[in-house]
Amino acid sequence: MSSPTSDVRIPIKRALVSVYDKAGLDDLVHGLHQAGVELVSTGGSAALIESLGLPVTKVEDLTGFPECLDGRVKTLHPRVHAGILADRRLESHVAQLEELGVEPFDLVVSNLYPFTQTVASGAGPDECVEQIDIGGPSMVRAAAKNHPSVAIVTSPASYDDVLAAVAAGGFTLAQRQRLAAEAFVHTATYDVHVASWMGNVLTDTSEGTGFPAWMGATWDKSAVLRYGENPHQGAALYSNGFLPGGPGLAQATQHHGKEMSYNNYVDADAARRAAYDFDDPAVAIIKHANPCGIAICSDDVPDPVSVAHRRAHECDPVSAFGGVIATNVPVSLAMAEQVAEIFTEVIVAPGYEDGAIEALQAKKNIRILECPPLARGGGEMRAISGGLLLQARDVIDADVEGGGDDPSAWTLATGEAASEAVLADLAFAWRACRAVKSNAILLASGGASVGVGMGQVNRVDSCRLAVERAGERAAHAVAASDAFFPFADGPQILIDAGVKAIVQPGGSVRDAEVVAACEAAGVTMYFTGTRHFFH
Ligand SMILES: NC(=O)c1ncn([C@@H]2O[C@H](COP(=O)(O)O)[C@@H](O)[C@H]2O)c1NC=O
Repeated sequence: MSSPTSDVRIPIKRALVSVYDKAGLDDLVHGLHQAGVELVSTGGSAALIESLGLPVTKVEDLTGFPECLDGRVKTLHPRVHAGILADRRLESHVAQLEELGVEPFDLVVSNLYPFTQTVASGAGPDECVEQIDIGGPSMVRAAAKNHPSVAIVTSPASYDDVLAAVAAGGFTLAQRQRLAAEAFVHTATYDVHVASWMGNVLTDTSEGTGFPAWMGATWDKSAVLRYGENPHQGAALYSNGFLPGGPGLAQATQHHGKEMSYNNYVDADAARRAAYDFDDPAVAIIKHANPCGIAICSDDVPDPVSVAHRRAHECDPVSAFGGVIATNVPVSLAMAEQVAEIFTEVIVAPGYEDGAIEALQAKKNIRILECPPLARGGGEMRAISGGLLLQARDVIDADVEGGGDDPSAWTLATGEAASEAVLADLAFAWRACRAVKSNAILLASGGASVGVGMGQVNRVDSCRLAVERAGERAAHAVAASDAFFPFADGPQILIDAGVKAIVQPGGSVRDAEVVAACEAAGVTMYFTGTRHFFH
């Protein structure tokens, strides 16, 4: 068998057209007809071609067999598939086609039934199953396999290229290889969607665990980034083709600023995770995936998001320099003016009020991103060598075991029951410390963090860090710890700094010592019963 070189063109004389998405089809078939290409086509596609007054051979006239079973069988016929699959580099294949009276196709144009859209519309099982295309993928895969002889086109976006190729004497081998690769992505993506629906919706392969027996994903490259975590590491952004929860950060619209970097994405993701944890307007400022300020402000206050931003920034202005900011509500003009005063790498929000983008643009390099809200719940994945870990996201709503962030479900371990205002601060701190990595200690006052200890391999160092960052503010603050205190030394640091109330899961074998330290100091301590590690 002779291997054609990559620039050898195969003229396009005969095309098979069978498309569900008929966008751009009229221009394509007009162009093909004008170039003398013979058109063979299936039911609806053939009807459209005929309606344009162009000659077309119906597939059923080619096969001598009617399209039947409501379209389940149209192109599944040797006259079609032999015409697509004959490897015309082989004399034996060419001879067999002649013997069988089959004419080969040079071009197949096909795209598939809208299975994903049908599922998304909430259609019932039978309707979804009916949209599982069988003949289309068979043709597409056949043509893609036989790319040395046939060109396969699955996207209307390629129709201009088809007409250009026809005029140039056909596609080159290199072009056909590229089209074949796209075609296999088209059918593979389709099958991932079908298999996922079959295993998760039509039947539960998780056997009640919530973790299916198989998971498929499709990732489309959306950008090659300047570099990865460090300049010597290459990196790219891939967009998830599934998006069951709607578009996310990878699909954000960038209104302004330098190209997003790998670290910008990591931090912006952490910032969104923190900001969307609250019902009130919230602002999170992140550095190296950890918060250097989180604050909320009630809707009763004018321009709450600018208040929340000011207070989040005040937590640790030194660290907030070069930070990444996320909000869970649109950025107001006043907030934008505040941010424009501070060196900020990225701001990401669900929207921007009038004038806010313009005010932010005062800083040439700030990356301004707009992105739909982040849903709570769902799952999160982490790659490990040889596999990945999948877990349910850490939610804290009042109905989770242990009462989540509802203080009325907490246990008062010692001290006086906290006032409503102190309880509100404890609930805020408890929720906010979940955005802090590794031995989280978060001091809060008035709905804002005032000192955060993170990234330590023991809890006592996190207490020191949080207290040091809070300074004098510790004396008016409450504290939250994401996991129990194994010894009384950590709480003692908080107590010595003047913290008046502490919330933590409890459950240490030395709880009694921890409680005794608080009791001796007259500090209130609540146990929640739930832990919120975040690594
Ligand atoms: N069953 C078959 O033989 C078959 N052959 C082609 N199709 C699909 O029918 C659609 C085009 O149909 P029409 O030209 O009738 O609008 C395409 O999406 C194509 O993928 C088929 N349909 C589904 O399996």
